[in-house]
Amino acid sequence: MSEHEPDDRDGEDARSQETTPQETRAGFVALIGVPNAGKSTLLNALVGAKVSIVSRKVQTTRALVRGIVMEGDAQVVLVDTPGIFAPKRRLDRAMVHSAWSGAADADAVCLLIDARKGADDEVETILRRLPEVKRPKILILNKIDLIARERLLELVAKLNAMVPFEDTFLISALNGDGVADLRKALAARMPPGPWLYPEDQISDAPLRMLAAEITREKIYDRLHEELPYRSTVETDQWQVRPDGSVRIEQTIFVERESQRSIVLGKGGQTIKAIGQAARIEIAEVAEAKVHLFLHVKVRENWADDPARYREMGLEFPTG
Ligand SMILES: Nc1nc2c(ncn2[C@@H]2O[C@H](COP(=O)(O)OP(=O)(O)OP(=O)(O)O)[C@@H](O)[C@H]2O)c(=O)[nH]1
Repeated sequence: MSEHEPDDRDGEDARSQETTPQETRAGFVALIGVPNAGKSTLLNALVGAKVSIVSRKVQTTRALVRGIVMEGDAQVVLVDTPGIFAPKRRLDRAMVHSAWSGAADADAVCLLIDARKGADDEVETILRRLPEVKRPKILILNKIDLIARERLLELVAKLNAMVPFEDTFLISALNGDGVADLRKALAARMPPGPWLYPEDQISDAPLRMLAAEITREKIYDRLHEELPYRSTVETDQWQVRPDGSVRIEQTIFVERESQRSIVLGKGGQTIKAIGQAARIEIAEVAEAKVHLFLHVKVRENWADDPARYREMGLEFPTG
């Protein structure tokens, strides 16, 4: 275990101008935490802008991209694995398994804990299952501004005795203490590879992905028996018009022509219903009038095509 004390250095804009694709690194970090641990606050502090715009209540995805951090040559995609703890509703319970497998695919798994609360029952539920995830695990104790140092160190020792964390960070997401160090450490853990998102798309990436997720959810609502996990949705275009409305183009990828017919439905009825339901919900999160255009394309083995992961944001590469 190594410990990282917060320091006063702020995260200077380390974006390199000379970055070439060969030098870049990119990967996923799963952020786990019970409600109120400070996940949203930390996401915003790490990303440096307000990007965790919405917290979706419906949990139909394995992992939801919540923010993208640029640090030097590295791109860190922060994902949330909803429903990972204390599932209450039936739907939540069904999601727990896949939420854990989402964490299992990440390059690092961060457990965020409210240091003031320590290891309460909810946290213990997570700690018990965490060893199942065979990925590097990082402990982040948040809200250190609210707790005496002695108690903090006791807690660090206790938690590390329960789970072998590779790293422990002590932070205050609210005032920024320790956040720059955490950001650098996460960036350093990313494997070499091209960025998953083009730099100029980062600002609206969460919205684009959320919109894709919404459409995917509407497909799932209607067609889950016919198309179990056999489709993905990408947002190809997100264009804000002068009147403030947004023109969105999305492509639904399926694997076979027969699936395309199912998604379209008789006389295009199914896709129309999917589009209407998705448009209403996307307009709510985008806080704008939305014009939604859906295309259905057959692409065999889309699940093996790395380019698809970029816009998916919904599921990790399954290798
Ligand atoms: N004092 C202090 N308060 C914090 C810190 N981080 C977060 N908070 C507060 O804790 C509360 C919960 O923070 P959120 O970021 O909304 O927590 P969350 O984990 O995203 O919660 P959910 O959205 O329910 O999952 C808010 O009132 C934050 O202002 C911190 O470092 N110090």
